[in-house]
Amino acid sequence: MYNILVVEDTAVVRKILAKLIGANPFFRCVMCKDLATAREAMKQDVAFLAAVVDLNLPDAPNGEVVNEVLEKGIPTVVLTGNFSETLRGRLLAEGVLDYITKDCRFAYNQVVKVLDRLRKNTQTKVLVVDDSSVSRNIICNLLTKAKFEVESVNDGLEALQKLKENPDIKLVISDHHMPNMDGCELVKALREQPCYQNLVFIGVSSEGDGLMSAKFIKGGANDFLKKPFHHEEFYWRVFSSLDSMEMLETIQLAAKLDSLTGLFNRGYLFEQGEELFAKRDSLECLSVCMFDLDEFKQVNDSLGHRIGDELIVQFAKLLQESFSSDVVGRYGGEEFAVISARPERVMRLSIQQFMKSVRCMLFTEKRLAVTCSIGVCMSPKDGLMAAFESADLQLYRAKNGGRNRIEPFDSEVA
Ligand SMILES: Nc1nc2c(ncn2[C@@H]2O[C@H](COP(=O)(O)OP(=O)(O)OP(=O)(O)O)[C@@H](O)[C@H]2O)c(=O)[nH]1
Repeated sequence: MYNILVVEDTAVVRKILAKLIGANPFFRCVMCKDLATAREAMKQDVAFLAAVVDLNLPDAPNGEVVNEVLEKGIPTVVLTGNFSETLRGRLLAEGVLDYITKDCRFAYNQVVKVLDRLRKNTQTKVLVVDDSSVSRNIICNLLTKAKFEVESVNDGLEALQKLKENPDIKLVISDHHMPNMDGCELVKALREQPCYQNLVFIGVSSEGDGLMSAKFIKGGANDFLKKPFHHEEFYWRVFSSLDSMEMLETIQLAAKLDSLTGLFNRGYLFEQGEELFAKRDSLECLSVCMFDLDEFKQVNDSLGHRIGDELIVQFAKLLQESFSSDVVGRYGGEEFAVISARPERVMRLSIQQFMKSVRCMLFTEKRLAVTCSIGVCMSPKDGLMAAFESADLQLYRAKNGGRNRIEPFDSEVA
């Protein structure tokens, strides 16, 4: 939970902010109506992610609150009815993160957007690449103030090493002119590797005649900044590049998942399966299992598709929990698949345990007792597709054998 300090004397504005900021499950608002209450709040043992402050308070009519909040190292967003270009410039230069005027309802959404960006920044690692310690420190300080986790190195070669050691770095901000490997060479080297396709890369250089920015962007950079830059421009270029990448990642993830159950969809299941099969020489074992709910059509026909959907979702959840270390996906309809690299004996026990859980559980709000049939292919000799065909054949045998069976295990026992 992140605490947000709100200093605002108008009750209705406080109410709007409490509602909008409070709608974010990660935020808790600490509301203050004047500077005196804000001072009290800052004296408490509470860490604030950020502050949203009004400039005109009953006991501080000239924006005195800003310096007091900034002095405590709290990122500050000014929300004011007073639009003055000079004041805006002065406050931004003093280190205010954003200056938003209450001139329309979107202003409040903008406040929430900035706060959420700061929250995400706390979990975002950034690498600054620059051989000039002055320039490196300026960029690192700006990033630290915006709550990023910051690493820094001197040149492109060091950057490659640092990225290898820290695969969780999401953003690189790199100068161009550096010894060993320059910024443009660095971005090109990174984009040649599939694992760095989603890394956000922003080039910076004092050479900003257009050719340099083109060189960076053509090499694969997401954006370019000419030095010296205003810190507001810096922040918003960084924030908007990260926002775009997060949006792309959300779309990429959605393309891999089944929208009803959240399990891998069929396409991604095969992709993950092929990756496991490609490593089969180094794996102790491989198995493919198919799971199919029995007489599922009857559930739809008698209780409706909503209950049918609920059953599929709950069955998928149980499957995911039971095979949490394996690749689990929805094969289609009421059919699911698990691809595992666990030892045969362990996997066999897991499948049998899962079957017991299904038999014990009552599904959906209708408390339905259901069964499923399972087809297993252990240690396949050929590729993934052949393994799926073999598991499917076993599933067919389980259905023909009366359903509620695991094949070939149940035939082996008999
Ligand atoms: N509610 C719901 N139904 C689905 C979904 N996908 C497929 N179905 C239905 O699932 C039913 C599958 O029926 P069948 O293939 O006859 O299988 P079954 O009734 O389970 O019979 P057996 O597999 O032989 O035990 C069909 O009626 C499909 O319309 C879904 O996402 N939601």
